[in-house]
Amino acid sequence: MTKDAYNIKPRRASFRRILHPQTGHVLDRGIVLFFPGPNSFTGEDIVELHIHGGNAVINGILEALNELPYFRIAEQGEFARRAFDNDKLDLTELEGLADLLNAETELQRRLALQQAEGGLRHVFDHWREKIIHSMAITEAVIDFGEDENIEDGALDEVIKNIKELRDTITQHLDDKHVGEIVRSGVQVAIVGPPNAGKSSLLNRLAKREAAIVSDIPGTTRDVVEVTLNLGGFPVILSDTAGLRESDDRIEMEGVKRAKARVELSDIKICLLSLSNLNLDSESSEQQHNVNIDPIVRQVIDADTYVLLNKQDMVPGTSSFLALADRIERETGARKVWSISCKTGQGMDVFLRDMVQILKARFDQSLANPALITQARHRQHLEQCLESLEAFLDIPVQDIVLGAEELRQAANSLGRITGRIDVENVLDALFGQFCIGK
Ligand SMILES: Nc1nc2c(ncn2[C@@H]2O[C@H](COP(=O)(O)OP(=O)(O)OP(=O)(O)O)[C@@H](O)[C@H]2O)c(=O)[nH]1
Ligand SMILES: [K+]
Ligand SMILES: [Mg+2]
Repeated sequence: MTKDAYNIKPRRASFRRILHPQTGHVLDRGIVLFFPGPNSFTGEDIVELHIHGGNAVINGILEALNELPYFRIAEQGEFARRAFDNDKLDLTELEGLADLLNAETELQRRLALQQAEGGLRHVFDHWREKIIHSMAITEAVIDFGEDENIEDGALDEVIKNIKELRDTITQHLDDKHVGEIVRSGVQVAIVGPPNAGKSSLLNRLAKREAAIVSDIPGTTRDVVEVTLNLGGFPVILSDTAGLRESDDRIEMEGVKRAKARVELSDIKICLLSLSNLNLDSESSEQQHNVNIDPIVRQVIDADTYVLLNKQDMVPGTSSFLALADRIERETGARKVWSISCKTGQGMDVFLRDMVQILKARFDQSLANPALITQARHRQHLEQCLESLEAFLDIPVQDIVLGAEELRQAANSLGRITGRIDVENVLDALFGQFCIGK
């Protein structure tokens, strides 16, 4: 019997008994959905059975389906693969779908969904069409010269359009890598002198004992990473070895790794211990510098946030405020907080400010619906831009070379979306000029 006999309407949920085709046994009662191609996920006819989740029901139904000719279990990712082959999804949408399955935070989900729904595809396809259009005109000029079939100044128009596109793509690439950072997590590194409480801070934020804490300076050697969700932002927080000169080869290797991690990170947090800073009134006079070891001072710059830890060990806050002010002035650090990893003092304010800092840095760019999320996109876009620049540098008499650059530019975009098809050029060409006369 065909599906019509069961009165299953396309895209409508039908509640049915599900029977074994040979034995006629009732296997389950569930929802049957039919999506006729091409308006389905893969573009092919698709039937979905929504059944109860027990092993016996699932196995029974799989066994029954197995009786059908041509039936087999799908391979991993096969539906997405078919959707791609049937042009239902492009490469960026597939990537978005994969990211959606892996999204850990609200922002990652938003970004992935945007991409899965064609945010990037629309933009890149649109740019590629523009290039192909320009290429078609250029090729027509090459083949036929600027005769009566081709508008006067057609090439000037091409140059104008390519210049515009070059500017648009340049702007698009100037995104501070926000999409890539949010997709893979914001790298935040904790650095500072030994025993400042760096590992204690990491553990407190991670809410588990991820790193070893002890009163022995030089405890941490390897970089210890945890992932956090800070106000929807995925953060990869790293604890590092305390910075100091030492004769211990292993400790110095740790210091080297700490410095390398700081270089890589998007946000630096330098943790200092209030119990080691000269808080008393004599030494806090202006002529003395705050006693921060030069090896630590080196890593503090205008992008560094300073945390003064062990606030529980110093009385009052007035001396702290003056100190924070001096550290900001002396080191150029961006902002200074005081906290206690032991009592949790000051932690709320610090975390609230951190979320604001992340927002200030990323929120605006995240509003862009076509944010680049992978190095692959960036690489091809940069190549595309190079080809457009090359086209614009080529003198008009070398138009044949120019056309080749446009072809390269279109291919670079095609590589992002996974559809390099130069035959399109011919279609565009025939569509626009009456060459066939
Ligand atoms: N009183 C007090 N002690 C703290 C605080 N934070 C950390 N400590 C103590 O300071 C000592 C060093 O802490 P760690 O977290 O191991 O310091 P670290 O910066 O990771 O040290 P290294 O890995 O050796 O560089 C430990 O004995 C902690 O218990 C704090 O806020 N107040
Ligand atoms: K320690
Ligand atoms: Mg440590």
